[in-house]
Amino acid sequence: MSKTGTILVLDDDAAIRTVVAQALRRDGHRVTTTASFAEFEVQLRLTTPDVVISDVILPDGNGLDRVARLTAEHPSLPVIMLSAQNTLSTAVRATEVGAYDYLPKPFDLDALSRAVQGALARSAGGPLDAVDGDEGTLPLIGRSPAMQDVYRIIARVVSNDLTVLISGESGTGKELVAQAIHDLGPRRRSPFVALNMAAIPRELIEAELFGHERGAFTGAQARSAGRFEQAAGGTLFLDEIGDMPMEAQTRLLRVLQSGEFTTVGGARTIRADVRIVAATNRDLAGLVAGGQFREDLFYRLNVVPIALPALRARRQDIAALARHFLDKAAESGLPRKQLEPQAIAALEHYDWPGNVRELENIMRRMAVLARDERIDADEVRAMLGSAGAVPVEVDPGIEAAVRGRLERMAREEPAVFDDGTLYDRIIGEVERPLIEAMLARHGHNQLRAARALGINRNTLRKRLDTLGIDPATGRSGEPAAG
Ligand SMILES: Nc1ncnc2c1ncn2[C@@H]1O[C@H](COP(=O)(O)OP(=O)(O)OP(=O)(O)O)[C@@H](O)[C@H]1O
Repeated sequence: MSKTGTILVLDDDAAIRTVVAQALRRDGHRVTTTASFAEFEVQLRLTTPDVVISDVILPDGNGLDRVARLTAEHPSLPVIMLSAQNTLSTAVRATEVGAYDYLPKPFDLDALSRAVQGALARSAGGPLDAVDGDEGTLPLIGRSPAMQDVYRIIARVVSNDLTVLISGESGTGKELVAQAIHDLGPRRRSPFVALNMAAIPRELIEAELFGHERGAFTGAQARSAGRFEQAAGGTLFLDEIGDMPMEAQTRLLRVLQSGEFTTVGGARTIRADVRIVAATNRDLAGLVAGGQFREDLFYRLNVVPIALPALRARRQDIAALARHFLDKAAESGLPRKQLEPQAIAALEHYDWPGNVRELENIMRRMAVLARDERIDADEVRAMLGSAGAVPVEVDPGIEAAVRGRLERMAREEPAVFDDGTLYDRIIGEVERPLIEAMLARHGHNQLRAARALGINRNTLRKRLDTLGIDPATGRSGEPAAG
């Protein structure tokens, strides 16, 4: 049977108060709603709530500050925060000030109901210690629902030492998430040490991880500390864990079980004081099924799984990420560039097989290569190559016309199929009426016609020249040679 209790709700949005109160009353709770801090303070003296639900931004103050005071005064009172500012920073700040849970708006009523159940059942847990840095310094960009799920998990794990396994395609930000978990938690003053299993020879992995004694193997001329020792007190990030050889897996498992390790060729045991965050872009469960990864190690690592979505599964984040990377480029001394709305649309159309890393590289190249301060869609498409082109649905009328034209050519001018001009001829035949129509529509203003076509003005000028279209009249003369 689920527990019921007294819930005090603080939100300035009347609709949210009503919906939340109705849902919680349906669950059998007693609910009081308030719209401001002033009201909330009064209610707090009248009722002793079992759970508080509070919005972050309120007309008479910041909910996070108030919650910080509330949890200091009543450490065992669970507070659930609601926020429309769906950044990692808000999720972390909410946890930091001692909030029991954090729900990004819009939220699901079932999720709220579960959070209230959890809050009622909870045993008191202390808040995190303070974190340096503010919103601007947090590294993860993107407010898509998929990333908010990620932020909520991060916020929950920063204060403990649970092992985290981050999965996601290459370039989705796995290392950045590992670094954020380290930077926001109590180990942040100790080192963050990364080791990529795919980047070092297999036979050296154990010595790299655990260190080795002098003479442990050919070439080991001096004692060397391994990554476990280097990361003491901090976080050890094991990247591409799926590429770890079997023997090293067995050794790692023993360390995770016993909390101790021995160096290669050494007899001494050393306590392993590290938080482990592992990452993989391979299907680790599949590797387990195929016998290439130890099942027991998989379960040891997969205590808190974080699945990072591919960039194409969170296209809402592309604009913010692109602007962020242009800002970063400008800060590093490259020319400052801005994206036209159509350019952003073109970025959003693309599938980003290389994920955020690919977007970062493209934006850096744009900062270096784009001609003007404002980047247009044409430049974006040119940079992305044909893969970045707008998906084309062929109109059956056009398809039939092109086929018919090819059949006529085959009958009447068969030489065209051998002289290497076919592509330009057919494209020109489609392009000419298109450009002429756009020029006419825009009163022969080339800039506006170019914009409507989604091409650069200089490109349009070149095409007019090549196709022999008179820009003033929009009519064709003789095509220019070449
Ligand atoms: N949400 C994000 N906000 C800002 N920058 C990001 C974000 N995600 C990724 N990046 C940037 O994209 C690049 C690739 O990220 P990262 O190296 O963390 O990916 P990865 O998943 O670990 O890649 P791989 O699997 O190839 O090692 C980095 O420069 C990182 O700073």
